[in-house]
Amino acid sequence: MAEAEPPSEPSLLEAVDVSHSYGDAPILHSVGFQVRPGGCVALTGGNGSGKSTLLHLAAGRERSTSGKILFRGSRMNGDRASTRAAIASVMDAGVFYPDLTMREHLMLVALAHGLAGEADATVDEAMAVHRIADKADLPGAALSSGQRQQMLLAAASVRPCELLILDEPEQRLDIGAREELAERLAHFKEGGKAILLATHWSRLVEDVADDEVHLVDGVDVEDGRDRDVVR
Ligand SMILES: Nc1ncnc2c1ncn2[C@@H]1O[C@H](COP(=O)(O)OP(=O)(O)OP(=O)(O)O)[C@@H](O)[C@H]1O
Repeated sequence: MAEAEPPSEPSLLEAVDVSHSYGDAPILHSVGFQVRPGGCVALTGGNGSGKSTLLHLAAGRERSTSGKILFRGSRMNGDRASTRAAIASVMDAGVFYPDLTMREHLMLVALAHGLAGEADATVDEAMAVHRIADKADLPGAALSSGQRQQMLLAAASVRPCELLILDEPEQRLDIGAREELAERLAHFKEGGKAILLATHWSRLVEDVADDEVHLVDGVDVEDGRDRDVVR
């Protein structure tokens, strides 16, 4: 008899048969995936295929029209403090305080998430790692779009989390910064943390993701049957 497979790690985040519509417009059709601790799922697909919609549902910002999102085995509730504490996200490029300097912005995030004595050192290290330390005292509004993206990625890194949700984290970054991002995300997983991301950059799928959900008009065509239907 074949040796029994060791039980796989339970999912941290799971989408089960998720469909979603905006008004009468169907966007997602019976999509499912599982993100395990230490794992990464990448959502890929063309513009308008439904990736950001699925990320918003997965983060508990909206409720799917049908199907369910489970977080630690329970129905996702993005308003619950323990859920918000466990999930860091970079999904909205315009979400920062334009009047705070970058250092103040990162300190605010770090302190709000319980870092006290270590906040200064953590923020300094995050700015160095993201190559924006020389802009520490500029307001967010005075940063280039790529520097602002680095600030948002740095903000997600200065707070504890179990799951990182990223919508096209490579956007507006130059090629060197993109490669460093791929390395950081691969390293992040090694600590047992999980990642759900949407991307248009194949390198993130190849080097970081363990599983890919490729959407075409809201259908996961990584499933061979669906791929044939779409073709
Ligand atoms: N709030 C909304 N109300 C109505 N329709 C929406 C809303 N948000 C997204 N959509 C529609 O849902 C579809 C999927 O959009 P979504 O942003 O999820 O795509 P995407 O795969 O992330 O695209 P991109 O690669 O361009 O970022 C699009 O047709 C879009 O117009």
